[in-house]
Amino acid sequence: MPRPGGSRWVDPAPLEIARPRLPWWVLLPWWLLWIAVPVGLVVLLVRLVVRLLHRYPVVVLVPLGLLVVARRWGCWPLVFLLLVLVAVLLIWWGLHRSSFRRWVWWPVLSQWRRAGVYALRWRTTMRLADLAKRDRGREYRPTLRAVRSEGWRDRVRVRMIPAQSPEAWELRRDSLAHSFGARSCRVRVLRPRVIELDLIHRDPLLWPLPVPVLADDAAGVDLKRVVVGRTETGKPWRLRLLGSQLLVVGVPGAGKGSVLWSIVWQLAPAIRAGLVRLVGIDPKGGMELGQCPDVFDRLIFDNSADAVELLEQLATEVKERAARYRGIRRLWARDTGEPLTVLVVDELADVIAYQPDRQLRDRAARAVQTITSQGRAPGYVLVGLVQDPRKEVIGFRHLFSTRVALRLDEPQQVDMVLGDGVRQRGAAAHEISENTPGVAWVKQDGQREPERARAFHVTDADLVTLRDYFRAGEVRPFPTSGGAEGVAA
Ligand SMILES: Nc1ncnc2c1ncn2[C@@H]1O[C@H](COP(=O)(O)OP(=O)(O)OP(=O)(O)O)[C@@H](O)[C@H]1O
Repeated sequence: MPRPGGSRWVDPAPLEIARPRLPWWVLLPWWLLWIAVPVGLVVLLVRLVVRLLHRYPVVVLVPLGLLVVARRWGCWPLVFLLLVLVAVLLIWWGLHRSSFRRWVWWPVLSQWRRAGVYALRWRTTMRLADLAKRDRGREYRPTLRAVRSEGWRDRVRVRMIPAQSPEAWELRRDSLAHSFGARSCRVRVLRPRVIELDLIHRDPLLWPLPVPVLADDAAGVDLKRVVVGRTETGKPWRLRLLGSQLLVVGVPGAGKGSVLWSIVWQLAPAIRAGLVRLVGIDPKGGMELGQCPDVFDRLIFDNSADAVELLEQLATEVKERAARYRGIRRLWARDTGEPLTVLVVDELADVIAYQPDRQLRDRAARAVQTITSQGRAPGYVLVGLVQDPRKEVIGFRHLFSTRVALRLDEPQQVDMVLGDGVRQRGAAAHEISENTPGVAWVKQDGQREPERARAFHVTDADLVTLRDYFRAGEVRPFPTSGGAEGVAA
């Protein structure tokens, strides 16, 4: 209606209330509703049963089975069956605990934790942690998928909501751990939109690992998979030596020595057989490598000109061997008739960064760079141990294809050692406890996920055994014919 004094329009029905919105199914004919409602109910029921069976098979099927037995055959057969079941489980537990845990205990625990912890607290936690979102009256909530408990950790698979990134979860790792009653939480990306939360309840690497029995036969030494300890999942911790360069970083007392001596321990038969040559530089006056000098072909106990000359000599050998292999082979193998050379430098920074003589420092850095960048194919491996991972100390960390981060002081140091983004995937080397020396986060090139592991504890008594092992058997020259058979290279 036009206003008396102007041309503007007013709302024709200012007091009109919002029309009620009827659900769409109200408009359906009644006979269709009579058919659709029972069908819908049956579908819902079937879905519920399938879901229950899928998520809680043991919890649903075992009581159901027992109920059927009780109803069909009465009480005594049920008691008998229960006794047999308990006896079988006890015998299984006694005879083979690992398979019992895997096939009985973990599935039961998984279903228990799913129902009692995750399903129960999921909705509230997602809302309060701001991981669920509301848009136009609809709530988008991350979906709780499979839950697998392995005793020390629960693996909780999650489907994220649209427009959510794994970083949003990484930022809330602590709050998720507290909400679900775990000690810590790690986030792993499985595929687009699907992540897995590792909710850790206890540390499986709490106890030191004794070294295995010293092998006698070089045939068992696999240079691509040297076992130096155990990972937190219970598998052997294997380090690739052939075709790799290894950087081990950790604060004083973090257990760098145990990683080093675990490698030497496992290589011992191959060193004694002449298939591997060990060369060492220990600028700390031999405090570390001097504990078992017999394993080394050459050993220098300072960062003087001698150490630099040794590095330069090895760099020259690398170039010379690479020139000989050119066009013939791409990677060292035992049939070359030359040993794989493993150069161990304890406190690498003393040689290439803290050396006061600038000329020596530059020469050492150049030689080390040549060995790390070109030594892979001709069979030269550098095992560098470092306390301080700052950039000015090791400007060429990227040349090390395997990086081991033992206990570190700061989160930034973890990024420096393992590379960007690895800490966000859970590799919290700065959170490793002082009480667990030898525990490390390991990142190998080509392997997306970092691994947490603990090296063998090589005690002083073990080093005496190692010395005796070498004194008893003279180190032989490289076997050019059949003697090296079986050593995996
Ligand atoms: N894998 C291990 N398991 C149990 N204890 C270990 C392990 N590794 C080292 N230790 C213990 O931790 C202590 C420090 O170890 P180690 O000397 O190897 O550390 P480090 O990092 O080499 O120190 P530094 O830089 O001062 O030489 C030692 O008492 C050792 O017995």
